[in-house]
Amino acid sequence: ALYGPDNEVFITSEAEEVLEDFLRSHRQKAVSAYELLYSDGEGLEGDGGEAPPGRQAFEEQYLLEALKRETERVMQEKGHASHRQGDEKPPLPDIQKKDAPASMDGQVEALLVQKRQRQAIRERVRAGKPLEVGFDTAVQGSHTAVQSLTVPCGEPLYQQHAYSTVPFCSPGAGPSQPCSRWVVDDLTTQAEDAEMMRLMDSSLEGLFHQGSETLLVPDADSRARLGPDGSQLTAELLSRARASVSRALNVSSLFYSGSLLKRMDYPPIQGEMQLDAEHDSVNPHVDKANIASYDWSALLYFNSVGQDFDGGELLFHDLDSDQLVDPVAGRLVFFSSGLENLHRVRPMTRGQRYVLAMWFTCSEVHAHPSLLSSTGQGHAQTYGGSNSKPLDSHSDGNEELGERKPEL
Ligand SMILES: O=C(O)CCC(=O)C(=O)O
Ligand SMILES: [Fe+2]
Repeated sequence: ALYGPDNEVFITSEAEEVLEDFLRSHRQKAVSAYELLYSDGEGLEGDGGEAPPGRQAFEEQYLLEALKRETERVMQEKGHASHRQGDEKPPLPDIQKKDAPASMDGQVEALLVQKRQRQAIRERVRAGKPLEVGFDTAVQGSHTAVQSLTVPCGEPLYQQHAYSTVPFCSPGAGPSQPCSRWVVDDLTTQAEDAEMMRLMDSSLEGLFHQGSETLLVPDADSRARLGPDGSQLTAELLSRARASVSRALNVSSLFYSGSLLKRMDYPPIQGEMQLDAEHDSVNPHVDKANIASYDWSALLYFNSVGQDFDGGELLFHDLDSDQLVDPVAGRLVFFSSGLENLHRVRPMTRGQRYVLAMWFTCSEVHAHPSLLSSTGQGHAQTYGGSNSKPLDSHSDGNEELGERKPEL
């Protein structure tokens, strides 16, 4: 036991044991965290140019942080106010996103994911790679068959903390569900495309722009903007897209995880509603690196490259080549959300580009509660309602302040 200045028992031997156990197990965790993050000899930027922090300093900081958290937890449990100083710098950069776990293990995992994404960008995004045109160009009304391409899965991004795979549905979960890219043409009619573009123009009116992008999350909070007919059409298209993805993948339970109505303008709209004229809306990224529960990403286009706008193609960055997919009115493009599908939008050079972006998850507990659908596996109606708070970064600020940029 430890004794205080007046020989009183300061820490009982029992408490001492608890403390020692805590330190022992967290020292172990600090060692694994360091291994996980830095065993490749690169800092978190993953560019080989930045050295990892010193092992001992990292481990000490990790342990200190763990102790502080535990103390905080116990104090709060006993009803004491927070002791934590607001300006303390945590040893791990804070990641606050939908599905980002608060635990230290979870944050380590999230940091590793960001590092993997940066490394993939460095490996695969470079000038002079051969460009392949993926998928045949459809002629609207031709009812082209579903086209698909299996791609080797990237290394799994989340091992345990943020999100784990769901058999048969998650990309790469068993041989039954390969990682892949798909194109389904003619999902919409020309009348629906025209109506969606009209609807987007009116409902995006008065929202902020970020570079060429103007965004609206079609969830319960945006019903007023979209109006009853607009909400209904959007819900119908969300549901049709989800049905199409489910059918193609042969998966019966696929849940909405997020969605965005997005218009891109070239040149970007200027004026007081422009938040960031320099905003880069075409940066390469991995959807799942940003939101862990995204398993499948889908894009439904309402107008066509080469006719209504130039540039703005969807581009997948593979190791030795890039694959180009043309946005075509009525075309649904979907793909597994992991590292195998690093992608971007090519810079636009003319016109306006309209798309409904959607993300699906295989996990019911990660389902988005408030997308417009009333047919979503029973959960949308149950959770919906004006006080159900959107869960993810895609869902903030539809109203007066306009849309915030999603972290994609
Ligand atoms: O607009 C597109 O075609 C792709 C957008 C995208 O990649 C995203 O929002 O994650
Ligand atoms: Fe994306």
